[in-house]
Amino acid sequence: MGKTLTEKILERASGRSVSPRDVVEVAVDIVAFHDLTGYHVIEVLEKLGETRIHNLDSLVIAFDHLVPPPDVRSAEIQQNIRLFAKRYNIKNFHDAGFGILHQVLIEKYVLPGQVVMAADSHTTTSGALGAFAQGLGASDIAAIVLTGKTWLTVPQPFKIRLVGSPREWITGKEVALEILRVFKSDYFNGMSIEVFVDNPNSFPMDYRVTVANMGIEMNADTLMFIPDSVTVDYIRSERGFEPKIVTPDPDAKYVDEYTIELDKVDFLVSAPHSVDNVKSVRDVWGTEVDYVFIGSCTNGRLSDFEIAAKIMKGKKAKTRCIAIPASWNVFRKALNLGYIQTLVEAGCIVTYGTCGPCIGGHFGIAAPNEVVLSTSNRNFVGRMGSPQAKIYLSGPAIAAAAAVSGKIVEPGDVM
Ligand SMILES: CC(C)[C@H](C(=O)O)[C@@H](O)C(=O)O
Ligand code: SF4
Repeated sequence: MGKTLTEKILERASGRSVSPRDVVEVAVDIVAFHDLTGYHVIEVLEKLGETRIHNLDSLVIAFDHLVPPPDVRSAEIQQNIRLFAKRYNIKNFHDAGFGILHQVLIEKYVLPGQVVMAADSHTTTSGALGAFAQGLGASDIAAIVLTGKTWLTVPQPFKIRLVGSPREWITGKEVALEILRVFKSDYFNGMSIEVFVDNPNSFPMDYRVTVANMGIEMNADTLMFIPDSVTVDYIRSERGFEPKIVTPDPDAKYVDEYTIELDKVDFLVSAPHSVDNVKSVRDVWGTEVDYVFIGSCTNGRLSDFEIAAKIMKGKKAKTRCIAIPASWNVFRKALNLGYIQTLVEAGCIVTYGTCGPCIGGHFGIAAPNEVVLSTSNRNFVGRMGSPQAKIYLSGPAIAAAAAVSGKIVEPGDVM
């Protein structure tokens, strides 16, 4: 019988044949952590008294949650990890300002068919490249740093097919929200979602990264796009070489499948206070917004800033607006293409490479009773600051339209 992508990757990584629900030990190709969880990873390593790292080349560290450090404690956490990286001569260490870990992994490290484990739930992001990627707790990650291995339960594979092409301004975020609208946020527990794109060019890499990022909001163990020409082109253009790709067999068996017709996907938002409280923009049309955030590992890529700049060009923001490209690489490209200038002239505060407001850490905390429109992935009570704030989640077009109109509207309403 044919094999799914999940089975192919986990068979290679475990060196045995696997079936859904098997518990297997797998070799991990990339293990990673950031500043906030890295602190705990290092604490566990120190408690164990271990000094040997299994494979220095496979370990990636990037600072993002506490960038730039908002207080002495955060500065100290980063200082500790910096010393750790120096002590072990960790070459894949990215200090403040390089980018959000998941973006850095996509840009520089992950390859199709790999097993990627990082101390952050949005590690599923790397599934955009066809890698089996999962978030784990800090102690599990510490164990991988030492042994190069972990154990997991083989998830049940679920197939999603994307057919046709999305309408103008409809991106990966609307597709992720469409999946959450239909299945809610607990359906995919214990499953790996494998996404097949019928016409690769209809769904560019940036869109795939957003959908994979939100795999964890669907409660999936992992969400992988079947590698295709878009995957190969992306790695060639970012890293200058052509990767080998792994794909499922044509007769692979899935527990179920679901098809999304991209041209029918609507403008959607997650209304307060859960990601699967998905509504059509028409149903919340005119809701007044105080603060717009464009960024995060969900929607901090070049196409997000291209869309925001196209919509905001020549206009002034009517809300507070904070815009944060997910990495230095994205920021630099957006700068060269004039998107940053457009956003700055519209009155946005722009910086790069930090989680900042996404997690209510710093750099733009929501006040009580404020209405926030964010392109990030979580809107539970208190996520971005005050527990009395109301957070809507959307794609970049709805966010930019809200920034220039002060309301939740469709992009066509402000063009
Ligand atoms: C702080 C970190 C552990 C957390 C995660 O795991 O996702 C954060 O990145 C988030 O988005 O809530
Ligand atoms: S940008 Fe937000 S969702 Fe992504 S890793 Fe940072 S805090 Fe988590």
